[in-house]
Amino acid sequence: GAGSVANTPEAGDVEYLAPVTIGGQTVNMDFDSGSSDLWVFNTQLSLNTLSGHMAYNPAQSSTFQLLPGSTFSISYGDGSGAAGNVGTDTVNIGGATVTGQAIELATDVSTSFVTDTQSTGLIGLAFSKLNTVKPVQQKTFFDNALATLPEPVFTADLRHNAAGTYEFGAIDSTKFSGPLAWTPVNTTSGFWQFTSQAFAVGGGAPSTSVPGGQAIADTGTTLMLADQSVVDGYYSQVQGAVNNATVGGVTFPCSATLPDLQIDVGGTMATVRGDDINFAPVDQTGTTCFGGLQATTVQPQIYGDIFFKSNFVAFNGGNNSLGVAPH
Ligand SMILES: CC1CCN(C(=N)N)CC1
Ligand SMILES: CC1CCN(C(=N)N)CC1
Repeated sequence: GAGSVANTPEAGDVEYLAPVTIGGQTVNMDFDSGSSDLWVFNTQLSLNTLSGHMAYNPAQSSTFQLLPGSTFSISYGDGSGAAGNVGTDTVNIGGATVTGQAIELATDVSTSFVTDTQSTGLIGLAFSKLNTVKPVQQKTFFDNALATLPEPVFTADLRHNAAGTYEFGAIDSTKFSGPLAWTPVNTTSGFWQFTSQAFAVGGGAPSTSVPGGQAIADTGTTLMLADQSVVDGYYSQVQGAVNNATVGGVTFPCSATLPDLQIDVGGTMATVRGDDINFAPVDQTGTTCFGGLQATTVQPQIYGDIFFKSNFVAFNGGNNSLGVAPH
């Protein structure tokens, strides 16, 4: 059946965690539509590494089975990563259940995961072709669930500093306004990738020639990383916006009024609210603020949580499409 869980932003909306029950043990995990491994903090890790974390204990699960000889190793865009061995267990997310799900048991995790004590690991929701388990690649939870879900979908409802929802198997139309705008997904990269080749600022004239013109929908990235042409076009309309090499991106006075950004999603313009683009102060006095829209020099563009805070997104694994609507 369908499954629905509340998600909760960490401080500053840095990442969004939701409960996952593995072999009867419920832990909070980071749902990441930009990767395809389900890995957890577990009792193999040292007590120092585990300090402050929840952990999965396979020995306490009557349904755990080791996958002998299987290993995983994953590194993320920010240089963080994890590696370890692999087993299977039953995974239940708000009622949506998969038996025999690959559970990747970290024996090594990078520092940023150790210090992020609220997160017990990641649940990857991109395409299984990106899964890192060897010698036999494993499937994501969503891939395994597809055949038994009422509808072959999961949805992301992320909010600024407030609880939202991840749902599997149904689209709750009370969570967004107007019709969902659907766009085909190109699965070649293994990401939820779509065409995005235009933008407009504050309702102004659209620019329709964004280089590369591709983007991915990525719940596991905090910000919205767009082509330099989008970033320059947007912040040219923000008084006092500067590229601040010291902090590593565009900043502006926290008092600035930020225009909305309209951005192309497969031919439909989606809106990212200006106040969602004011991400966080960089100083104690709250004078200078860091932009939620920043530049990426690589393709595809990465539309992360900043985009999701203004847009409800449905991921359709039945026909490989994305549905987007304001919320
Ligand atoms: C393309 C990159 C986007 C950020 N990542 C992620 N959410 N796991 C890594 C891949
Ligand atoms: C995909 C992302 C998840 C969160 N990350 C982290 N805690 N270091 C970065 C990678």
